[in-house]
Amino acid sequence: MELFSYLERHDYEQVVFCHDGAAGLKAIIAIHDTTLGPALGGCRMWTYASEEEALVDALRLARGMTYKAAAAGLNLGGGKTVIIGNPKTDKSEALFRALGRYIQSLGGRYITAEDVGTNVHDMDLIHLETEYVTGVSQAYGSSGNPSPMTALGVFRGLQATAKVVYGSDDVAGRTVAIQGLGSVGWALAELLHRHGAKLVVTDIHPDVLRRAEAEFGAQVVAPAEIFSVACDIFSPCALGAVLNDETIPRLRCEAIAGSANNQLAEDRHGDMLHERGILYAPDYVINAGGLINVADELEGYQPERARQKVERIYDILLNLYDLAEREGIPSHRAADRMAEARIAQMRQVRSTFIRGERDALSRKGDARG
Ligand SMILES: NC(=O)C1=CN([C@@H]2O[C@H](COP(=O)(O)OP(=O)(O)OC[C@H]3O[C@@H](n4cnc5c(N)ncnc54)[C@H](O)[C@@H]3O)[C@@H](O)[C@H]2O)C=CC1
Ligand SMILES: O=C(O)CCC(=O)C(=O)O
Repeated sequence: MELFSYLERHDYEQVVFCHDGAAGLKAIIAIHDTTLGPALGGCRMWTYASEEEALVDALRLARGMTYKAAAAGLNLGGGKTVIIGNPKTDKSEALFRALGRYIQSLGGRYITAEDVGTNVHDMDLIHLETEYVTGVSQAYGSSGNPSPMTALGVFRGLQATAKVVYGSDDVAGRTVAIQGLGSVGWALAELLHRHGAKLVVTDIHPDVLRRAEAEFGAQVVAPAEIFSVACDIFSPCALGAVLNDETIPRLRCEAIAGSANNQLAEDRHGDMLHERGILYAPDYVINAGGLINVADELEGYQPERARQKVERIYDILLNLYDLAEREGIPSHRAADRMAEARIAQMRQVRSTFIRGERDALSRKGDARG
């Protein structure tokens, strides 16, 4: 991979390779853009097939966070960490504390949180070395696990999507097919069930499927079948790149609204969905609930205020669909346009000089004295 060409193509600011032999740490912190504020994004731990795969994941996820924060109206930039390792066998106190020291060394340019493969306990270990971590234990006045808020945001976004497709945001009687009943997928299934939706579900773990059958009366299908299930709304809540050349022709839904990051394998797959008349809720807009929740910690966490901000995903998506309609463009392109416009405007606003600590004229006096 030509690293600098890649960084140039999408205008990345910084990539930090973190190595600590004694702690067994191999991690990459990618900072995409800090125009709006410090880069905030989770820390993923995964058994990557190669170092290049880990680097590309960090870079793609970091860029997604820039767009997620911008579209959600947050004053944050985009960044992400990936740790190369098996989250089941390779975790240790030393590993997370070593990472915490690297994060501290960035002086607040990057703030971390949970992601796939990490949890609140891991964040607590990072917290021993740095303040620049969110989603630590609630005992520290933190917001804890972000997944329920992510699920709430996806639920509200799904309702907004239903409103555009069916003229009503009532999900009662609608069939929603959920891929992945993990932290977010399960909480989303609970909300949908409570509001009267019919569920079709899949996962690679049979026990969670049995529970969904028992608790929600959900219809269970095999993982490979979820794409061709006849449903109103398909909700990808597992992996990235699930909307691709192979799966899109098989879809039998009218809309897509799920939590997974980087759902489109490539941008052109959003165009394919548009051509097929399937309304796509852009992933980084609908799944911003977790980010909005952890970001509230930066102002002193207030759960009710955070919840109200997460609820706004409903209106943000309605505005986005309206923009797409007016401009005659697919929703994923409207989302990019909305996020990029905000970053460009704020870059302009911030270019006005305001005296900072280091520009103080009084320093002249200090030098004389
Ligand atoms: N947890 C959060 O607050 C946020 C999560 N996301 C994204 O949402 C997605 C889900 O996140 P979590 O629920 O936290 O992760 P998780 O790891 O708790 O759940 C993922 C679920 O998907 C299942 N799964 C994996 N491969 C599958 C396959 N091929 N077919 C069917 N099911 C499969 C897993 O068994 C697991 O139950 C991820 O893409 C994550 O990046 C995005 C924003 C915030
Ligand atoms: O939800 C989190 O833990 C932080 C935000 C994030 O990394 C994400 O939205 O992917």
